[in-house]
Amino acid sequence: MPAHIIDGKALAEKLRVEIASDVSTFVNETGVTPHLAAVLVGDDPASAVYVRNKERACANVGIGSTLHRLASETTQAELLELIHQLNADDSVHGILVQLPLPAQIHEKAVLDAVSALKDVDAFHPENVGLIVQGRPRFLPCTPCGVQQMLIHQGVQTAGAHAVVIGRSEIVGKPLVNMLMQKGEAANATVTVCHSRTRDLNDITRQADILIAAIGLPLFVKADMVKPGAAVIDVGINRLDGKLVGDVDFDQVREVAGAISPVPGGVGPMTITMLLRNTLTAATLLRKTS
Ligand SMILES: NC(=O)C1=CN([C@@H]2O[C@H](COP(=O)(O)OP(=O)(O)OC[C@H]3O[C@@H](n4cnc5c(N)ncnc54)[C@H](OP(=O)(O)O)[C@@H]3O)[C@@H](O)[C@H]2O)C=CC1
Ligand SMILES: Nc1nc(=O)c2c([nH]1)NC[C@@H]1CN(c3ccc(C(=O)N[C@@H](CCC(=O)O)C(=O)O)cc3)C=[N+]21
Ligand SMILES: [Mg+2]
Repeated sequence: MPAHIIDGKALAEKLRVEIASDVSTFVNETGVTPHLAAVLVGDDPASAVYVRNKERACANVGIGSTLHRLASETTQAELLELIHQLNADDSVHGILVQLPLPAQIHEKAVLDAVSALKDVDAFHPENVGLIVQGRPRFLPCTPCGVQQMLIHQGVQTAGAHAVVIGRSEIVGKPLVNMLMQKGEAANATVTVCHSRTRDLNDITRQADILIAAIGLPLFVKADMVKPGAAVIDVGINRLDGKLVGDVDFDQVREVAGAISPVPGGVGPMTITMLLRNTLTAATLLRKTS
């Protein structure tokens, strides 16, 4: 029997109705419209998709947004100058710097410069520390979106073996941390795999929950998946002009118990969590000002 398809798009839409209502309550109570500033340097294809979709998503739930589009030759000093301006701007509640940044820019230096209270991606060391300690301020957008999909699909994470392929600061590392915490959509036994992992297939075949965040189109094949496993595909790749994930959907769906598609899976959930975090940031800034 082919796998159940986990419809991230439908779940994202449903959650956005609640967020729109919370935004409207916030605006009525405070007279302030939550506002997200996004910074895009250069032209990464996955970032382009993200930018396009999130601008529209913000508008649909009543969140303001501004996109700062900078040339790929932008210097680190120029980028830092913009971040400082956004930090100081009281009308901006959330700041998102699109990754990857061009090679001449030191990513950590830029991400550290974003005010921890406006850090809707949860990249700031203080926010990462809070996540690791199990008391998050902002929930990392993609990992949290993945957790929501597991909850919605009724996938038991407690005691399950979750295998994450990828250890990036944006997806793999925070997700691994969240899955091992106590609490909902967590309590899993977690294995982290990466490019130096030996015998990858032997490990992935043990996964009750397999999450691919690699950035290689159609990398996960049917023989890497345990029959009945839940497979979550985080990848956003362009292949022959089409958007595809890190999982070979057509063959893995014949083996898995449940699988998320690309497009229509994790991507829309990431945006939904970003909307939620922007509202959280607006709420926090009012409390601290
Ligand atoms: N849907 C969404 O909302 C989002 C999607 N994405 C997409 O997810 C994918 C991953 O993104 P991101 O985490 O930023 O990517 P990175 O390139 O930062 O990290 C990729 C990870 O995969 C590992 N890896 C690479 N090759 C292999 C291999 N052959 N076997 C095992 N592991 C391997 C790397 O290992 P090592 O550490 O050793 O290099 C690394 O840890 C991309 O397609 C990206 O576009 C990203 C963010 C959000
Ligand atoms: N600081 C930072 N934070 C990020 O979260 C971040 C980033 N940088 N850089 C780029 C990646 C990629 N990413 C996507 C999010 C949603 C879709 C998305 O909406 N996907 C739709 C696309 C639908 C379509 O337009 O075809 C889907 O998968 O259904 C895609 C990609 C976030 N990223
Ligand atoms: Mg770089």
